[in-house]
Amino acid sequence: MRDTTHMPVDHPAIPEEKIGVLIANLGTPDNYDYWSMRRYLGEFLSDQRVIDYPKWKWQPILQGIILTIRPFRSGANYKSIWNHELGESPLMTITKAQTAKLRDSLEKRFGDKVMVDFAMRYGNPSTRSKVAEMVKAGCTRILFFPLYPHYSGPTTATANDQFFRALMEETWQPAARTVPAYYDRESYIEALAQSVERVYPSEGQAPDVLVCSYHGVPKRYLTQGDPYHCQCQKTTRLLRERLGWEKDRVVTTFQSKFGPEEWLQPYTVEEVARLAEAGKKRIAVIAPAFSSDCIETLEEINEEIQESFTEAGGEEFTYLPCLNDDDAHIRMMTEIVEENLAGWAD
Ligand SMILES: C=CC1=C(C)c2cc3[nH]c(cc4nc(cc5[nH]c(cc1n2)c(C)c5CCC(=O)O)C(CCC(=O)O)=C4C)c(C)c3C=C
Ligand SMILES: [Fe+2]
Ligand SMILES: [Fe+2]
Repeated sequence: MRDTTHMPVDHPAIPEEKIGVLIANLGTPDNYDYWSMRRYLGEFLSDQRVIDYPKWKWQPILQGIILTIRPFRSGANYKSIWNHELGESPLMTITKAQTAKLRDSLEKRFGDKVMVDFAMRYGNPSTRSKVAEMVKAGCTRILFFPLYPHYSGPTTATANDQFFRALMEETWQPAARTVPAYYDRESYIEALAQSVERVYPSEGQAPDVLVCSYHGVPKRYLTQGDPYHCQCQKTTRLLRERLGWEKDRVVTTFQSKFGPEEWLQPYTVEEVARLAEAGKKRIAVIAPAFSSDCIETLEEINEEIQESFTEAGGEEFTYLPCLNDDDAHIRMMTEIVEENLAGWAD
């Protein structure tokens, strides 16, 4: 409780002190029309944490060629997965559901002392607007939680950068913490394993191969020191060990290659074709780096990658949905928040 006895009449109103928990995800276009797509892709692909070419070299290519063509192609892909009922993309619908469930879960423990919301790195709602709202509502401490299990420059680091930029604008800056990557946390691996076991309750029913398909990054980022590649490999190993499946039954691949550079390999789209040609006719694909289903899982995996598998002779392709708002995922998020609020909220 604040001491307000000294306050002169024109003193600004000071709300009750709170702790903010701000979930951060990548962001998504407001709509799938050309200009909405161009705005979203323009902001995303201008970020030097995502594409690190010098601005003088990259911006003419981006503004002149890529943003003229790609918004049409990506817009059509978004249209095919759009949540027309709510007028938003699946990533948005799922992020809202995750936030609402996390809020309920944290309310049970902390009451209204904790304020829970989400922000996006690109597009809306912006990180800056949500930090400003939290500060205005009385948050003197903010826990910023990038919802990416694996650390990477193009995801975790740029989300944090944007959070720190938002803090630069506040007169009364809150104390701040950021949540680290959780790719090897037991409750995360458990949530993934349960999502596999819901479809394949025993190894006898399991597919020939479980493909763990992670979003790719340029291979150069790995050689420059980004730990993403190693963290992905470890998630696959821990998931396989938890499931108790044979070594060659669970593989790691990387998807969503962009541009002419080499990205992390093997590429999912090629690997599923190789598997089919090698006689692995029943496969399942899981995408552990995505905390919610989005264009890259619903469209790319379930359409493009599935097509590559069946065209190469594959027979049964099962896509296992992301953790989304599964109870086990919300439990994991609650556990991570509680741990990172130590000393703040107890
Ligand atoms: C061009 C470089 C890109 C890098 C590097 C990259 C890394 C990266 N991305 C995610 C998670 C997501 N990416 C999503 C969409 C998406 N990603 C790129 C490009 C790079 N990503 C583009 C151009 C797009 C837009 C879609 C398209 O035009 O094809 C999404 C989905 C957003 C949605 O609205 O559904 C997610 C999530 C990770 C985890 C990652 C590196 C670790
Ligand atoms: Fe991406
Ligand atoms: Fe590695």
